[in-house]
Amino acid sequence: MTDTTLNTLFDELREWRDAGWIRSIDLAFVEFLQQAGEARNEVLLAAACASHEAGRGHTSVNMNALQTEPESVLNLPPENRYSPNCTAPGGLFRQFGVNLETALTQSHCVDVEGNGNQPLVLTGGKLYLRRYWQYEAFIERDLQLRMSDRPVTNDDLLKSTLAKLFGQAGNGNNGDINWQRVACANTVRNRFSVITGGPGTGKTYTVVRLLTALQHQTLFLGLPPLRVSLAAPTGKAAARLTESIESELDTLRGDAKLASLKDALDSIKPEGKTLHRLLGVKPNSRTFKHHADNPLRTDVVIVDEASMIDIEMMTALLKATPKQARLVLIGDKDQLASVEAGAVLGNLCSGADQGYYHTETAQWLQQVADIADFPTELIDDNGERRLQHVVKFRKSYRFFGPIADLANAINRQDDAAVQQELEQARNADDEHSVQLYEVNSLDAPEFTELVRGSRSSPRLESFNHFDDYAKAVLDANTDFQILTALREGPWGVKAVNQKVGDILGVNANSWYEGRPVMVTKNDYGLKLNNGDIGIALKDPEHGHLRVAFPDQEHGVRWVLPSRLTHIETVYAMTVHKSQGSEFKHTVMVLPDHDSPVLSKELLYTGITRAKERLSLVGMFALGLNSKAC
Ligand SMILES: Nc1ncnc2c1ncn2[C@@H]1O[C@H](COP(=O)(O)OP(=O)(O)OP(=O)(O)O)[C@@H](O)[C@H]1O
Repeated sequence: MTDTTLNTLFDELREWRDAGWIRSIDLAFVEFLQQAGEARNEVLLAAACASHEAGRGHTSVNMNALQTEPESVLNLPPENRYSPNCTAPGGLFRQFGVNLETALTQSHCVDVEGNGNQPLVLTGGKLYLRRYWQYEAFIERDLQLRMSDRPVTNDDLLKSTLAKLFGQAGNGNNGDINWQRVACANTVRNRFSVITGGPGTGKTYTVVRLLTALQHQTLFLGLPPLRVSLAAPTGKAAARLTESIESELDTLRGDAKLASLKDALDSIKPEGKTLHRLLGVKPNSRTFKHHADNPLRTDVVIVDEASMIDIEMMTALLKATPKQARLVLIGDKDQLASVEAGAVLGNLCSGADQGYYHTETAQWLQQVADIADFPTELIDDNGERRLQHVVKFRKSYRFFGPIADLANAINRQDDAAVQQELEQARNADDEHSVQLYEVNSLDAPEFTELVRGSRSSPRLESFNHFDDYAKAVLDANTDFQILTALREGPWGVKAVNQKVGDILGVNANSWYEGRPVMVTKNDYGLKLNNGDIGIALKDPEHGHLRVAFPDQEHGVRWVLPSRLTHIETVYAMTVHKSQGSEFKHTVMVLPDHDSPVLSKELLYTGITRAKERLSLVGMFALGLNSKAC
């Protein structure tokens, strides 16, 4: 390998950086390796790819796939960033013509045993940045420990509590298994568990019953109530969790049949926090107040919307959660993973559709959850231990009809069913909950009409207090939301916000009354979280603009625009940013070309944000079809 080719590689990587293919940090990492004495092009390029992948949410990169199909593995060139100055990665790897894995094992920058301190780790054919490998290894060890022993439970008491809470026996009237009851039993039995299910499958409904069953076990022994920590990755999701639990608790407390569980029900305090707040984030730092040496003082930690937890946050959560506590993750495994690295929930639930329960697990669940017949197709004595801790909900109580059918068809990658749903929507009247706007540009009058016709706002004169009006405006803002698959380009979030601003006759990037904004970075001083949405309003009494944000305690909190440094106008947001939220009418803008970004998880997540109505805008058929194939 000559210096000339090494220079050429760095020239090439600089071109990649300038064209936005890789980040400056990816290039800096490779320069660091070179300064540390690594001179082989193939090792340096593989390192650049591992760093680039970490930036795209992947903790490692598979060496075989990198050599055989680098463009699709790396998504290079990225969306709308073709550059005549850049050679695609396949071209570079072909030039080197060596086996990557062999080259990496010979590098002093690569650790193949996992017990050194090199910046890269190669294991199982995958190349990791050491930090991510350490997180993965820690999570694996920690969970194995949590799964290796169980809290003491009174199975007879649990069985009778579940019978009271769920009424019907484990197999419902139509023979369906009551998976909610099964999940409660399994979660009481274990120190670590996962409950996964799509929209409206009753995850929150189950949390309240689970807490009741747990508290009843404890109070029955004459012990003080368990200390419970409820959390979610975003402020919005935490607020939604609190509200749903409060309302479900009211129902249960008012149910005369549950009088014997009154003490357990009364001991539940629904107070959801963001994970950052629960762990005690230290401003401008990656560390938390609570960690292995100062764990949370809690007996049960329940985290909702767990699909948004990245590998670094999961590590922090496990470090802060006492080993004796119960840790329960709840979420929809089919949703997009976090934008940060690591699909924690997806990986934990991999295989959950097929169960893989051991006979012992199935027999215990059958007995305690009172199931007549545990489905034999879900039993496999060779199933992984982690799957004994996972329960998947298989029935929705709220999410039906064309929106759900389309989401499920995409999730199953069933092209024929996707086509059928699209065809039905194409031929349906205005009442159909899925509407198609097949336009080849957002300049199309149909898009203008959709935007103008769907935005409504409460009338100020209907309210006695300005705060009540502001609260109503904030609530109405969730009635209609545009989502985009992409950030850049004519179908990306920036262009759509600009376009909606034009349609409404405002400059979307300036301050004006009615401007909806999303916070893009946590601001601990202002107590605002990344993803919080506010609206600029002018109180006639003060006469100046202030931004109203929802507030759990006071309904509304006011912030001056000048204090908001990290915000974006949010007529449209990316599907990634929409996770954990639902909107009555969701508009999904899809590009006119297929893109690796249009994964089935992204389409499923976007579509399942729609509570009552879904409008698909763009030349979406192409994108939807190719994902469903
Ligand atoms: N077993 C059940 N019997 C009757 N109603 C139920 C049952 N399970 C859930 N529901 C109802 O279905 C609706 C959706 O339940 P819930 O909000 O708990 O679902 P979820 O999985 O948390 O939904 P999402 O993920 O969309 O927030 C609620 O109105 C709830 O009361």
